[in-house]
Amino acid sequence: MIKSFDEVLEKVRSNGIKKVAVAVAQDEPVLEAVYEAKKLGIADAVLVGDKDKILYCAKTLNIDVSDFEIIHESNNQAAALKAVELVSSKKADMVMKGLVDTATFLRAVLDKEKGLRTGKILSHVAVFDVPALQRIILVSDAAMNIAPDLMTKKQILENAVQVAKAIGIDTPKVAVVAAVEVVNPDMQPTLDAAALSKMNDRGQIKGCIVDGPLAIDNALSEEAAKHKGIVSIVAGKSDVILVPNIETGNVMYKTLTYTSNSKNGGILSGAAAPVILTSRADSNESKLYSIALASLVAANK
Ligand SMILES: CCCC(=O)SCCNC(=O)CCNC(=O)[C@H](O)C(C)(C)COP(=O)(O)OP(=O)(O)OC[C@H]1O[C@@H](n2cnc3c(N)ncnc32)[C@H](O)[C@@H]1OP(=O)(O)O
Repeated sequence: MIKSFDEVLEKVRSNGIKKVAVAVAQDEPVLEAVYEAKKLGIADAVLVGDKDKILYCAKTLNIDVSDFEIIHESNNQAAALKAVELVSSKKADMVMKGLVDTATFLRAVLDKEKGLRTGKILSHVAVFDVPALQRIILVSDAAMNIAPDLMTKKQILENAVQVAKAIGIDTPKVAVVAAVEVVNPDMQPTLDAAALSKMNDRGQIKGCIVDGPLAIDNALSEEAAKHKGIVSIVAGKSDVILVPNIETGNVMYKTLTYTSNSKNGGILSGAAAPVILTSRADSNESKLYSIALASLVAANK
């Protein structure tokens, strides 16, 4: 089982070089990440975006991008679609979000003709290496599905489990979180959590152990679970945190990013090819880890 992002970087070096199509590449952290990925022998890149701005960013960073193919497209929507199309037409292996808002990027990924649909739900999986927890946790969905219903949550859960398995967690423990750890009919997330847990008991969700509802304290801390008298294999040992909606996931993602000294990467799961999706404000390091994560998951499909 992989215990840190440094191990992810090490492992994917043997997977061979993948070509990343970057959507709206005029962004310093993105350029630094793809430059570093190339240096490490993980990935090459096609930079789609405003060529003058891309070259200006590269000059500011003092990095040489002359080895990368640049496709000039100054319109963000068109650049996102072009980058996605490079992947769906197999001219690149994975697509990465650059300096473009998430909804525009995701609409290109979902494009009926040129996109990366599979007929399944696509969802975002964030992987955090949190020093205080001394383990890797996955958080889903912080970025794509806004207010998933029960069956969408089931697919989001299964997508996250697939990523967990790719990083070597054979039977991931999934905590379906809510505001409380008891079923309250006035709180829909607690009802969905209980249903997902029972679906797992009855074999409708396989390959993982699901428990919920759990509040985030007892999902993450054994001590908190013990204190509240919760007896559960998942409590305090969760690998995957399934959040009830995008607000919860996004707040958790950004709180962990800015306060926990953690390392993180983010990708979409369920698409026809790897999709690298981080926040525009995330560091170049996080973008590099996301490229490595995408490569690892692709190799395990
Ligand atoms: C974590 C760090 C990064 C961030 O901080 S991200 C910030 C927050 N995220 C966002 O702002 C994006 C949130 N999501 C959205 O805006 C929207 O759901 C999204 C993905 C753009 C799609 O919205 P719309 O374009 O309005 O489309 P829609 O809901 O009417 O659906 C259009 C077609 O796409 C399909 N679709 C939508 N979401 C899907 C999914 N998750 N998996 C698979 N298919 C999906 C949907 O079924 C529909 O298909 P069809 O056209 O009926 O065949």
